[in-house]
Amino acid sequence: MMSAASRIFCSIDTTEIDAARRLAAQVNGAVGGIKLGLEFFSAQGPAGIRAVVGEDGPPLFLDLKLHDIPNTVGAGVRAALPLAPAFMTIHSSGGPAMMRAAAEAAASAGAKRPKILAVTVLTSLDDADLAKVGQAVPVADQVTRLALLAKESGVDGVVCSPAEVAALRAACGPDFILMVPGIRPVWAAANDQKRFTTPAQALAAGADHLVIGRPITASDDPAAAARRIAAEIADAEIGGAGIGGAA
Ligand SMILES: O=C(O)c1cc(=O)[nH]c(=O)n1[C@@H]1O[C@H](COP(=O)(O)O)[C@@H](O)[C@H]1O
Repeated sequence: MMSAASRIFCSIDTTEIDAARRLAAQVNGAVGGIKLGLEFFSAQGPAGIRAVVGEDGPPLFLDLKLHDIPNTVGAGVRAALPLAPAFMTIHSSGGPAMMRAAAEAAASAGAKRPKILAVTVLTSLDDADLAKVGQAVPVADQVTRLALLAKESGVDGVVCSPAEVAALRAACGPDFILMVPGIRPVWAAANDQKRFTTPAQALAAGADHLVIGRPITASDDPAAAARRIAAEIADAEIGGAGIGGAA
């Protein structure tokens, strides 16, 4: 069974190398890995990622949310392979051929390949937002539809909100990775997240990994915040919340 801390990917959203390195060092050991995404990559590129993760750094979740024609997305994944990410994101709404191209590009790295995760419906969106972009279905139905399509298209898992975790675990089986942002301990502000739960609730529903940013990074003491979250998860496990999930 994975430790509570190892379930957490700390999302480091900043443009600054020094701030990113400082945060990565502060949370080292208190989380299972770090996520660097659009904000940091746009400012600092691959060299910045290397500067933060280093040779023996924590597992990297490279969150670029690729979405383009299949050839371009496959090439984008291949170009990122030298960074040796453990996870990478694409958008499931790019369709089956695009997802397959990403999975095939990742597979070309062999045993050290990144796991490809398809983003379903962003956790900042609700039913009203979906309706505005012409998707007049409840968020939960759209997430299940996209997750099943992602599974059929050969990717390793999805990014979804905690609200959909239980349904996706049932629909997609025990080995399909559920990476879950939209996580808020009871003591943290919601910010722009609309579909969120506590860390323990997300894990009890069947999440594999939790993506947690501002509750840790905006804290005066990020290491203490990460440890507090891990302790709350461990307490819930001891309390019999039935925390499970895939590997
Ligand atoms: O792909 C993601 O990681 C992601 C998908 C999603 O639906 N919602 C979401 O919040 N995220 C990311 O998860 C992180 C959440 O950060 P906090 O809201 O600060 O905890 C951010 O880096 C988002 O980019």
